[in-house]
Amino acid sequence: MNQPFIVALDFSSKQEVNEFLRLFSDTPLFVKVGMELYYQEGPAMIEELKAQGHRIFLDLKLHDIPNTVKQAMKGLARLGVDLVNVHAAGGTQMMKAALEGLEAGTASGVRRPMCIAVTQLTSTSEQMLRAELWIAHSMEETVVHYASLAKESGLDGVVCSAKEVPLIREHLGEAFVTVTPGIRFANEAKGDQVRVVTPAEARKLGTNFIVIGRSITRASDPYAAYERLQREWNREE
Ligand SMILES: O=C(O)c1cc(=O)[nH]c(=O)n1[C@@H]1O[C@H](COP(=O)(O)O)[C@@H](O)[C@H]1O
Repeated sequence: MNQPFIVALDFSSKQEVNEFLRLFSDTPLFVKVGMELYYQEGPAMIEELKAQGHRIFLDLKLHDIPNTVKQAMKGLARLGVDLVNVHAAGGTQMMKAALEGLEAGTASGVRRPMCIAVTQLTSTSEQMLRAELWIAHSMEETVVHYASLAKESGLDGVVCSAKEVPLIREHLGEAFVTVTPGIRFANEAKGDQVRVVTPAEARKLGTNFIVIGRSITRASDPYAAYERLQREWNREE
């Protein structure tokens, strides 16, 4: 997985997805299918994207009792996607069950999908963490703690803000994968995101993968926006 950009296909129909991908002349991308698209188009969308050669992050953020997550993951593994996720807040038993389900659902001789855990959503602020969610630790401490639980459970990595990547590296090592949404070009509106960085900052902070949605999908010229992303990522400082 050496492609560092994951494009969030946050559309509500297959038709919109195909119109968007056509702008890329059907070049294989690393795409993310989240709740908005999957709940409308279901497994057939995954089949279609796979047939077009795209790598797929199926982002359904599972968070339930261990047995339910295990059985759900068994089904998701059969779709043959590359990456899936859970909420670390579900705890270690749930995360271990997720892996068991993935292993049970993966055909023999095939590598199971990578599984990562959301530490704290990039839309959560330090203030919200304490005042609303009643988590009496800083954002950084909370993210590192949740990431440690994910690692202890055998997961491959985490979703966090790129701001937290250096700490994750320090505490959990270089091999633990970091997938970081909350990416905006300089001077772009944050919208509902809070812990935001630019593509160049994300690279400097050492993330493995960035997830980018609206900055590309809602741009007036999505292909030009993707080229800008590649330029900014590759620019030597
Ligand atoms: O798991 C995710 O992908 C995710 C976790 C998180 O903490 N924050 C976050 O924004 N995401 C997803 O990343 C994408 C970000 O989209 P944009 O804000 O449009 O770039 C959305 O599809 C979110 O569902």
